[in-house]
Amino acid sequence: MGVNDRLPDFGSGGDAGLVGRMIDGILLGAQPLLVAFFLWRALDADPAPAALWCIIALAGTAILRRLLLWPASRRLYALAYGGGVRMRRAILAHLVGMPLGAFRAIGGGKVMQAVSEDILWLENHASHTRPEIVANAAVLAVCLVGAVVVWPVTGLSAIFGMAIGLALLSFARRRLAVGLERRARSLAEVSLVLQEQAEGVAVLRAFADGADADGVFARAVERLRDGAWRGVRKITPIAVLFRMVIDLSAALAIFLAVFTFGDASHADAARLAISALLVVCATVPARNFASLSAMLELARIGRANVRELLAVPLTPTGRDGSPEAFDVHYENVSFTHRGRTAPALEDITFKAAQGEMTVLIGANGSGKTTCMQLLMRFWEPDRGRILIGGRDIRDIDSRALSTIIAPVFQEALLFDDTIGDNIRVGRPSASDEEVEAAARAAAIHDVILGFERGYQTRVGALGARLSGGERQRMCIARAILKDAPIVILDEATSALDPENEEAIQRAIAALAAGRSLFVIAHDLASIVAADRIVLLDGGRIEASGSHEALLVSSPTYRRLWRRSAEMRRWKMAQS
Ligand SMILES: Nc1ncnc2c1ncn2[C@@H]1O[C@H](COP(=O)(O)OP(=O)(O)OP(=O)(O)O)[C@@H](O)[C@H]1O
Repeated sequence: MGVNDRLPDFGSGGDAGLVGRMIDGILLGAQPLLVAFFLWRALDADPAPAALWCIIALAGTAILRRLLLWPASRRLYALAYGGGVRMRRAILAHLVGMPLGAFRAIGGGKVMQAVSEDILWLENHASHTRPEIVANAAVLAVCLVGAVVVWPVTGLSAIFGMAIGLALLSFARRRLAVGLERRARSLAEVSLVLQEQAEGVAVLRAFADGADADGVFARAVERLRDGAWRGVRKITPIAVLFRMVIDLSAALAIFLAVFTFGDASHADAARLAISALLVVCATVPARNFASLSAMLELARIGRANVRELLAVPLTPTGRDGSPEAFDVHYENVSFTHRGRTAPALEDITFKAAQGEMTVLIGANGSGKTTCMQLLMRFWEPDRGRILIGGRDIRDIDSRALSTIIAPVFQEALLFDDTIGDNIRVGRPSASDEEVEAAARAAAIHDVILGFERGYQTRVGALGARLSGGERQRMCIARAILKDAPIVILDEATSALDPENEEAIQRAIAALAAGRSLFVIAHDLASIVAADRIVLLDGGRIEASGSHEALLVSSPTYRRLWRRSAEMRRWKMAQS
């Protein structure tokens, strides 16, 4: 499927709404023609009936226009907003299927820019810019054709002059595009910095008094201003020149007509005046093309950005369904992160039997998270393979793979939605009773009932209304609800109070029951019961085995164990 097939459309060019706007333009252009016609009649006959008919005709076209405009606009806005929804959904679906590495390379700012600003310009294009172009072109055409018919010299010279102006505008589009593209890039940068700063507002307040006078955000905003200003400086002279050419072409057309008038009759003088009126009327829609071409360019940039996002290849998915067994086997897996020289993992080989608990330990940066990310196919190994139930994970359909693995990350990701719906992310079809059972098992039910609106309470952006420990238990409840045979748990590093810790341990025990559990452990005390401990050092397996076996065989493990025991004693003394 090509990129164009994936790019949702905003309705075809020949849509009824556009036809409506075209007829509206023709009627608008016909109004000066009607005035001209009745003026003409008034010269030869009794002016009173001509004036009356003129008013009736003008009122008639005005009413007809209103009657047409209403359904046409409704149709166009429905198309625009419908297209916007489809496009935003397509982007989200694509992001979900994209390798995490590719997503990070694009950057969150660009994604936010695409779903907000870029799609807004595309919606605006469908509801406003394109219909306005059609309507203005219709007015322009009617006025100029009328001018040619009434007095060819005026009409033809106006067409010639305005064509030069429009050619100039299309020639200047490249300059316009450069300025607007720079502005779009700066805007993406500003939204990324704003997001980072909004999330880290507490840090900002503590360290920079929240002002960020010379900080990253201020610099990004200044770059946006400079980019926009540079664009304006490039565009303004062209826009001014274009409007001047349009106005001058009308003036020149009238001048030429008068110049070639010779000794024609009074009737001819009236025709000339009417053609001059029509040419002046034509300058109004012609001038509008300056701002419309800027909007056209913004929509083009928006479309190109969305297309670029949708062109990122998805993680190739296998054809096999879910495996029947859930033992996990790493076979000589090596992997280096993009942009790094040292491998994050080197020749990793170990087996995690079904239903057992495997714990990964090691110093910061030793490769624990990367090891688990490879299991979820966030990245692809450079060498080696990972098997689940004897099947290479690359051969398993990506949806099937995601249903058999439930991750609980350290940064508990909650959406600004109700508590119930945040848990239901684990299994969208779950009933209220099932959500509540999962919350009970994760030792979070009582906390939820402590809120006035219980499960209907909104958690706030990123779960701001919950504590760190509560957020993590929410995520454990989500994983329990998912009921996947393989669970990955990235243990929290932050110091939890004993009560919270006890609740989390209960939640983890509920989560582990009957499942293959992988734990990225930071505190060794909780892992004594593990079936297998894998000790990583600089991306390599230094030792693996049970707690007792490692105490005997691995000096590094003994050292880590002693340090962890000291930390524990210190924490207990503190509390
Ligand atoms: N997205 C990334 N891009 C580049 N390098 C990365 C990326 N993620 C991790 N790394 C690097 O890969 C190595 C292993 O990192 P990883 O996060 O897997 O270690 P970890 O053992 O989980 O660390 P921690 O205990 O601090 O969470 C580190 O050197 C890290 O800097």
